Amino acid sequence: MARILIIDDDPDVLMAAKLLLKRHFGHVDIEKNPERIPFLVTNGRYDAILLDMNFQRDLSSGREGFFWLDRILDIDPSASVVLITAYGDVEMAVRAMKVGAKDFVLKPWQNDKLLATIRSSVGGKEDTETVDKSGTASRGGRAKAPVSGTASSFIAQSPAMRQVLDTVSRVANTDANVLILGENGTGKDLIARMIHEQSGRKAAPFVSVDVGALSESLFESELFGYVKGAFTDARDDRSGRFEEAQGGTIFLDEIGNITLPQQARLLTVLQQRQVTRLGSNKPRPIDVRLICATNANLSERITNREFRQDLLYRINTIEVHLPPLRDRPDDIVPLAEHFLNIYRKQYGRAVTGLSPALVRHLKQHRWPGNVRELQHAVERAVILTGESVLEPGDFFGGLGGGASGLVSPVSAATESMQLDDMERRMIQQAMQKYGGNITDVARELGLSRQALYRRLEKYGM
Ligand SMILES: Nc1ncnc2c1ncn2[C@@H]1O[C@H](COP(=O)(O)OP(=O)(O)OP(=O)(O)O)[C@@H](O)[C@H]1O
Repeated sequence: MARILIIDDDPDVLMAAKLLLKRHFGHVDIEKNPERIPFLVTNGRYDAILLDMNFQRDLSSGREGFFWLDRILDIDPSASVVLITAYGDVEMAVRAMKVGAKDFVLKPWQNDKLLATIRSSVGGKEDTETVDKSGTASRGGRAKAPVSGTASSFIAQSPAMRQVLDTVSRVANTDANVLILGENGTGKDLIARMIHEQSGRKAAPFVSVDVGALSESLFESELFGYVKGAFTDARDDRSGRFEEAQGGTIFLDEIGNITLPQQARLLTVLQQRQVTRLGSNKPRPIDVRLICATNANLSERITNREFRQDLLYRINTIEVHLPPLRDRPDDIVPLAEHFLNIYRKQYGRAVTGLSPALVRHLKQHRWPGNVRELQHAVERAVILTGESVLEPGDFFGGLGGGASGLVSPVSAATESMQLDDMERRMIQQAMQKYGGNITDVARELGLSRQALYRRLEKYGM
C-alpha cells in the first residue's frame, strides 16, 4: 500500500486529486498549508509527494515551490516529489527535476497521466500491502539511510556499549517500557529499533514520532487521531500514531521536550491504555509497547517542575544510557571504518582505509555531534578525497592539528561551515577541470547528477 501526500493551496485541487488517487493507492493525505511540510515529511513516511509549484502568494515564479522542494529533499533526500504546475513552462519543470524532483504534471491534469506518473514514482507500491522487511516504518518511511538498525550493523566495541546491547537483548522480549537517554546522535533511534526487532512484536509496526516537534495543537490529533469535523480541516476520520502502532512499538523521541499539558494527556492514555480520537467519545483500546528517548536531563526538569514525576515512572521501567562518543573511544575507529565501508560502496570510491595519523586524530576529537557527526564527516571525506587512504586533512581540513597533532575542539557549526567551504572549492576545481560538464564533474566527485545540481544551487554556482 502506497502513502501519498498532496500539498496544494487550492482545496478543489486537493479534493479532486485525493478522490482519484485514493481509489488506486492506499493512503492519501492532503495539506493546504505548505508550512506543515517539514512536519508531515518527517513523520508521514510517504512514497510520493505531489507538490504545487505555484502557491497563491507567489503565483507564477514557482519560487515557493522550489523552496519547499528543497526543504523536502533536505529532510528526506530519497523523497519522490512530483510537481504540479498550472504555469507549465517546461523550463521550470526541467529545472525542478535537475534539483531533485522526480517528475511533474501540468494542471489541469489528465487522470491517466497523473496516475501513471504517481505509479512510477511510488515504485509499484499500488494497491498491495508491502511491509518493510524489518516491519518498521520510520519518520522518513522507506529505508533512506544506508545504515540500518539491525544488530549486525550496530557497532559496539566499547565495554559501555556492550553492556547496552546486553540490556537490550534482555529487555527486548518483555513488554517493559524503555527510556533511552543520551546526547544527540548517540544512537537512541537505532537502539529503539533494535529493541523492536528483537521483540515478539517485530512483525507489527514500529512507529516513530518526534513528539518534541509537535505543536500544542497538533500533538493530540497526530498521536491520538481525529474524526471528521473535529476541527476545520478535519475532512475525514484519521487514526493517530498510537493506533497505527497497534500490536507493535511506538517510539516517542524527544519526550523531555513536551509541555506539561501534553504530558498530562499522554499520561492518561498510558494509564488507561486506550485512545480517544479528537472529536469522538469512543475510546479505543491500544496494545503498544512504549519506548521513549530524550537528550534532556529529566531529573533536573522534574526539580524545575517542567516534567512530571509520575510520567517518568510510567516510561522508565528500564533505562538505557548511551554514553557520548568521546567517552567510548574504543568505538570511534570501528565506527569510522563501518561508515567508510558503506559510503565507499555508495559513492563508488576506491578508498581503502584510514591512515595511522587520521586514527590518532579521530580518537582525540571530541565529537560533540557524536556518531552522527562522525558519520557525516566520513561521508564528506569519502566524497572529497582524491587518495585511497583517508588523511586528517580529509576530515579536519586545516582545523586544529598543531605541532602536537591534537585536533582542537571546534563547534559543530564552525566545522560544518569549513566543510561547506571545502566542498565548494572541490566543486569549483572539478567544474574548471571538466569545463562545466556536469556528468564528468559528478563522476569525479562521486555524486549523482541530482546531488551535484543541488550543491550548485546551494552554493549559487
Ligand atoms: N553504534 C552504532 N553503530 C552504527 N551506526 C550508528 C551507531 N550509533 C549511531 N549510529 C548511526 O548514527 C546516526 C545517529 O544515530 P541516531 O539517529 O540513532 O541517534 P539519536 O541519538 O537518536 O539522535 P537524536 O537525539 O539527534 O535523535 C544514525 O545514522 C545511526 O544509524
